[in-house]
Amino acid sequence: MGGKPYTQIPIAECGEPLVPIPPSFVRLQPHPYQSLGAPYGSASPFYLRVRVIAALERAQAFLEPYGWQLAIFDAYRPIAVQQFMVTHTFASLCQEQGYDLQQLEPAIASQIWQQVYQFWAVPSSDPQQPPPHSTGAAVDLTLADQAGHPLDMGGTIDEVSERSFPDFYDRHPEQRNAACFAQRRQILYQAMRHAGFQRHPNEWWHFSLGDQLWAWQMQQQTGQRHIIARYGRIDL
Ligand SMILES: C[C@@H](N)C(=O)N[C@H](C)C(=O)O
Ligand SMILES: [Zn+2]
Repeated sequence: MGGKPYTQIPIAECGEPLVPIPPSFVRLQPHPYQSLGAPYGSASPFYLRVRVIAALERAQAFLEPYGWQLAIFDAYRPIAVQQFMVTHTFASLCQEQGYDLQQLEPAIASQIWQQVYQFWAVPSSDPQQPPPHSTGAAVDLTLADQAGHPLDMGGTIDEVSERSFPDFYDRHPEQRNAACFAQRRQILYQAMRHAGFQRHPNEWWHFSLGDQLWAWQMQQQTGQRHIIARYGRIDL
């Protein structure tokens, strides 16, 4: 299930440390994957690389005039957690769609895997193809008000649905509150782009800076083929 074009981008690991996200940032807790029993060991999902945190500070400052702030859903993810969540998502989709995991026809299984990998990266242990969150350079987040309450963005983080596509409400103005949700997603995007991040093409909440997906998107947007990833997989 590999083959996403960004996984071909070279990585020149810069060696920057993975450090805790400062407590000044709102964290959405309890952490959803820890609550499911994902195998973090001694690692924390609220860690990122140093310059990624510096960029998050810039995005946070951009939001001040709106009276909003960032709320962190998830950041660093060991490969074992990526594997756990991919397996969990597959099993959940089977259950939601009424299929028995033990008696799944190959064609149905392959259809459901496609849905999973539309939103989740492959938990590859190949150092040349790390899942984005295992580099400490990717973060899933949303907007919150001044009190730290998350805003309604017209869909929940990790939803395996059309609503997760960033431009869903621009394409569906007939949906209730479409203009509001489209605008909130746009402001979140602007704040993160202002700080240097790129957004995942299928997820309004996933941003990264300096990983392979970021470098691939930078190359696509600027035509500058020398842009490569500076963060590879980092294990704690
Ligand atoms: C699904 C979401 N939580 C996520 O992080 N997706 C990206 C693509 C990933 O798995 O790296
Ligand atoms: Zn993500």
